[in-house]
Amino acid sequence: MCKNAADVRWDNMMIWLRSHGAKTTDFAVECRKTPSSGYGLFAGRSCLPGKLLFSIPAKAMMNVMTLKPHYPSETVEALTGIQLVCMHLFLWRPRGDSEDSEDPLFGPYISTLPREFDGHPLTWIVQSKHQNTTCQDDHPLRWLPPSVLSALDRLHCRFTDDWYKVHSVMIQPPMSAKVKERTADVNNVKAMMDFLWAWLNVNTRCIYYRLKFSKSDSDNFTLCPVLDFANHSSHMSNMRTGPTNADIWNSAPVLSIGEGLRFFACDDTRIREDDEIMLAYGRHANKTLFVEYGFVDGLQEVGTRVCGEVDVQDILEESIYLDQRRSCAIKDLLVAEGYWGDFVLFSTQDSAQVSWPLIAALRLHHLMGTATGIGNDVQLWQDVIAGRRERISDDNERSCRESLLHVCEIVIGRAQRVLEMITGQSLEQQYVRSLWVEELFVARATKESIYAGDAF
Ligand SMILES: C[S@@+](CC[C@H](N)C(=O)[O-])C[C@H]1O[C@@H](n2cnc3c(N)ncnc32)[C@H](O)[C@@H]1O
Repeated sequence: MCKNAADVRWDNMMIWLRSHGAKTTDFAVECRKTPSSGYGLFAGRSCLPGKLLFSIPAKAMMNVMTLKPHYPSETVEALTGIQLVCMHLFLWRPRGDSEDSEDPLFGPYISTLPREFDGHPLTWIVQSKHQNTTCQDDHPLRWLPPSVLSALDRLHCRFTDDWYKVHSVMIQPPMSAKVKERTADVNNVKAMMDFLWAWLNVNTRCIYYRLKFSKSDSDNFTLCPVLDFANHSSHMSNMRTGPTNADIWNSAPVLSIGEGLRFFACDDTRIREDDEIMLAYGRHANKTLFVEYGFVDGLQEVGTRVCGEVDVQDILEESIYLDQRRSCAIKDLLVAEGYWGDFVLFSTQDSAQVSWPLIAALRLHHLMGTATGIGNDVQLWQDVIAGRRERISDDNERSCRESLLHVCEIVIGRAQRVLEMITGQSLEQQYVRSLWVEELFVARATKESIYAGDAF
C-alpha cells in the first residue's frame, strides 16, 4: 500500500529517533488520523497497567538546553526559553506543504508538526488584526463569550510581545548575519504568520520538563517528539509521564539537557490494541482549552446538570460596579487582599457554586454601598473573608444573593440569544456553541441553587 506524507514523515522521525538512541521497536504507540482531533496516538498492541509505552532521549527533545549550544550566547541570554524555541521553529519552518524542514538538528521532528493552525482562535484574531480581513457574520470570532474574547486578547498580547522580542533579536548582530534571508519588517504579514505557526506549535505541544534549579522556572518545558501527538482527555486519560530524577530530588538535572522522558500506561488502566492514548493536559476550564489549544472538551452531563464554569468578570465590572469612584475603591481593596479576578459560577455533579472571590467581591460591594464609618465596616468584611465572622449582616447576604441572581439572568439571557443565532455546523462553530451551552446550564444551575437557599 502506498504511504501518505504523514506516514512517511513519521517513519523518518523514527529513523532519526533511533539515531539519537531511542528504542523505537519497543514503542507501544503509533500515530493515526482521528475523526475530529487531527492526529492522535494509538496503541499498536495491548499494554498492561503501569507498563512503559515509550521513552524519548533528552537529545531528541527541543528546549532551551538542547538549542542553546547552537546560538550565540547574546541571543540565548536575550530570549526566554519559549522565545528561543519559537525562533528556532520559525527559522526552520518547512517551506511548503509538501516539503520537509531543512533543519540539520531537528528536521525530521519539525516535519511531523501540524502544517497550519487555521482552526485556532489565535489565528483568527491575528488575521483580523494584522491582515485586515473582515470576519463574515457567521465567523466564530464574532460569537465568542466575553470572557473567552478577553482571554484571547491576552493570548494575542503574549504572542505579539514574543514576536517583537524575537524579531528585535534577529535583526541585531550576531543573529542578523545568520538569518539574513528570513528577517523582514516586523509588520510583514508572511513573517508574522510564520512566527504564529512556530508559536502555536510551542503553545499547544510543549510539556513540563525539569531543566533548571528552580522548580517553577519558566524554562522548565520541552517539545517532545511522539508524545506531542497525544490528544487530551480530562476523564479518560490512560497515559502518565514518569518522574525524572530531577523531579524526584527536586533539583536541576545532573546532565544539563536532562535524562529524557518516559511515558507509562496509567496504573488503573488496561490499554487494548487500537485504543487512543490520551493525556490529561491539566484541569483546564473549556474557556482555557479553547483559547490555548483551539478545542472544547465534550460537555460532561450528569442527569440534568452540566459540569462546567462561567467567568462573569465582565458582568461584575459592567453592571454591578456602575459607580466609577466607588468601584475603584472596591477594586483596590480586592486587589490588595488578593480577591480580584477568578469571578466564576461553577456547576459540579453535586451542586452549583460561586467562587469565593466572587462572593467576597459582592459582599464588599454591598457593604460599601451602605457604609457609614468605612474603616470599621471594611473590618467586618475582612473578618468574614478571614473566617472570623460568618456574615457581614443578613441584609448584606440578601443583597449578594440578589446580585448573583441578576448575574445569572444576564448570562442566561445572552446565552439564549446567541444560541438562537449560531446555526453553522463547522467544528469551530460547534465549539463556540458548546461554550455558550456551558454558560447557559451553569447559570441556570446556580440560579436554582440560589432559589433553593443553598449556602455559598
Ligand atoms: C499536543 S497536540 C495533539 C496532536 C494533534 N491532534 C495533532 O494533530 O498533531 C494538541 C492539539 O490537538 C488537538 N486536540 C487535543 N485534544 C483534543 C480533543 N480532546 N478534542 C479535539 N482536539 C484535540 C488540539 O488541536 C490541540 O491544540
